[in-house]
Amino acid sequence: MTPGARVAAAIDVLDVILAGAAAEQALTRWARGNRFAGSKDRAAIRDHVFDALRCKRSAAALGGAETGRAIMIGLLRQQGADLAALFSGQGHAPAPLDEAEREHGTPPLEKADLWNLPEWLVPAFEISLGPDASDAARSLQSRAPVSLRVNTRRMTRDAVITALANEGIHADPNPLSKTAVTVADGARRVRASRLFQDGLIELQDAASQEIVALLPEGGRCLDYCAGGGGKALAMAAAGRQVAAHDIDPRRMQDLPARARRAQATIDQIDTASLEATAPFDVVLCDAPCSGSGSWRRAPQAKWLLTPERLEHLIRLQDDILDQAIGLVTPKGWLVYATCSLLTSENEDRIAAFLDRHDDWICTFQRRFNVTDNGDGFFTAHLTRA
Ligand SMILES: C[S@@+](CC[C@H](N)C(=O)[O-])C[C@H]1O[C@@H](n2cnc3c(N)ncnc32)[C@H](O)[C@@H]1O
Repeated sequence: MTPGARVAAAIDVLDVILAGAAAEQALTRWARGNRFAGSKDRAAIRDHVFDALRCKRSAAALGGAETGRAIMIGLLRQQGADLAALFSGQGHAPAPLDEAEREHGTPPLEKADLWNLPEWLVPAFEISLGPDASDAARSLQSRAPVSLRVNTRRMTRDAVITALANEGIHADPNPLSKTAVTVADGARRVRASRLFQDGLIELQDAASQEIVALLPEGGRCLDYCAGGGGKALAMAAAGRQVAAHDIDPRRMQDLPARARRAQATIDQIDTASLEATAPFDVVLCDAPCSGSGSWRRAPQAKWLLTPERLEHLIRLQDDILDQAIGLVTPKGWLVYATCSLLTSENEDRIAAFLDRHDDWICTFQRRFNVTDNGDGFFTAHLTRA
């Protein structure tokens, strides 16, 4: 496909997303309907679509409307691309810009446009991040680093970096976590690599890895909200005895295969059996959240979050912490984590927990901002006084 044809495809996919489809589904559907497109084409279209979603407001301002075409015009204008060459009307390229489109477009001036956030989230970012709010919002407009977790039980980080280089993947140590490397080149080759197939590396954000590295010492650990099991696998690789639970067990369906690949043992526990298997020395609650710390990876989510949805998540976070208390040994640890940047999902939840449970104390809290090394995260360690 020509660069222009890829832009035309991205416009079509964006229109489907603007009409209410999930980004991943819209991209998959486009690929199924256009089997002539190769993997490089699909990757380029995906990059256009995700770049556009990260910068939807500023791109719409620069493109003069909130349509797939206007957003792509605005995005490419923002990126300094040659619009006349891409919108040539030749072959499958989009039609040339009309006069209004050539003249249209105002530079983003409002904070919500500059920060590429829904208006109601601007004050929430300001309250949560103070002077760092602008940097955080702007960081969410660029692509996230591709980070890998080295299975350090089986291979050192240096050895993995050398072995990756032999497979054409250039990676560097990530300063955020001793188990993390960041891929500088060759990210698309990771899943097919021998190291990945043999369970010596996993795709995992570096801050997510560090949350596991920071966990208090303890014999039996429960990943209470395990999801796909990224943190459970990291705990097992750190030599911990790990059980994984999720209220929706389907979320853990890939975990047995991932654990086998990593040569790790993880017990999967369903909700009905939890009480019988408790107590645990460490219970990690990696709670459902806005995901605001990882909106670089899932940019559509920032436009779908509403104040009502955030309120619902906050109630869920409180409930999960209250449910998990009963699973912790008397001298054990309850660890809270989110990939959120918002105080209302982080420090405020810990303060509310301590208000409800005056026999508990918080011994440690850490916030990870969105940086070139990792996603935004928060964690807190709770124990009985
Ligand atoms: C942020 S995700 C977990 C991500 C995962 N820990 C990882 O590192 O890949 C939150 C998970 O919590 C689960 N969940 C929601 N409500 C829950 C509840 N009441 N008890 C346990 N798990 C719950 C969701 O199904 C979801 O998979």
